[in-house]
Amino acid sequence: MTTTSSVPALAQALTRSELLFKREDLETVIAHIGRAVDAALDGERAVFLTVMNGALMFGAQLALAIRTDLEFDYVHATRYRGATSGKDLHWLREPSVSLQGRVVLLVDDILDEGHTLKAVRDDCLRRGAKRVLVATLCRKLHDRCVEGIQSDFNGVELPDRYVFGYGMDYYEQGRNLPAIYALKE
Ligand SMILES: O=P(O)(O)OC[C@H]1O[C@H](OP(=O)(O)OP(=O)(O)O)[C@H](O)[C@@H]1O
Ligand code: HPA
Repeated sequence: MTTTSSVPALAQALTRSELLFKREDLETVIAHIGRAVDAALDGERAVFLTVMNGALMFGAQLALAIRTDLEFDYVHATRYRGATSGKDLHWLREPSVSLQGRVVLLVDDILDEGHTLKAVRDDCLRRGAKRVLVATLCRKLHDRCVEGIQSDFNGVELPDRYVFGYGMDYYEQGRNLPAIYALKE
């Protein structure tokens, strides 16, 4: 196995990790979110705004689970930049579709401390979105989440440990693991 730098190895991390949710469980949960989003949209064509990179896998599966037609766009905002703790938010790509008067479904892999989704949600509102709904695959259970942001639709709840897989990275590795793992320490 080759890695490009001296970052901690994924294989090593997996030996000290616990499998929390496997693919089948997550697919079931995502299907339920799809139904709930359809009910909330009530036929309105929303902008499905994926927060790259982490939401890539969840976003694709959620989109396929939603029956209402959607318009797609993405943003790339990163706070962790491959590390295991977050810093300032960096915008790498802003939305290109006009959000004026639109319902936006903001899609991300994880709500952790909430800085990323709060900033992206506020940006959507500044751009004129009339309503922003937030869908996350998972959220972490702790009391460090910033005020004023929550998921309208969430798949699973996680312990307060570093997690990876299903879009989430361990030093930019492991995003395409078909399950969610948590480091044991
Ligand atoms: O709630 P927060 O504490 O803000 O953390 C959640 C954000 O962190 C991750 O993104 P990251 O910055 O790692 O970029 P990535 O999506 O490219 O992995 C994740 O995809 C969320 O967007
Ligand atoms: O625990 C995490 N794992 C991966 N990405 C993240 N972004 C915020 N928290 C996490």
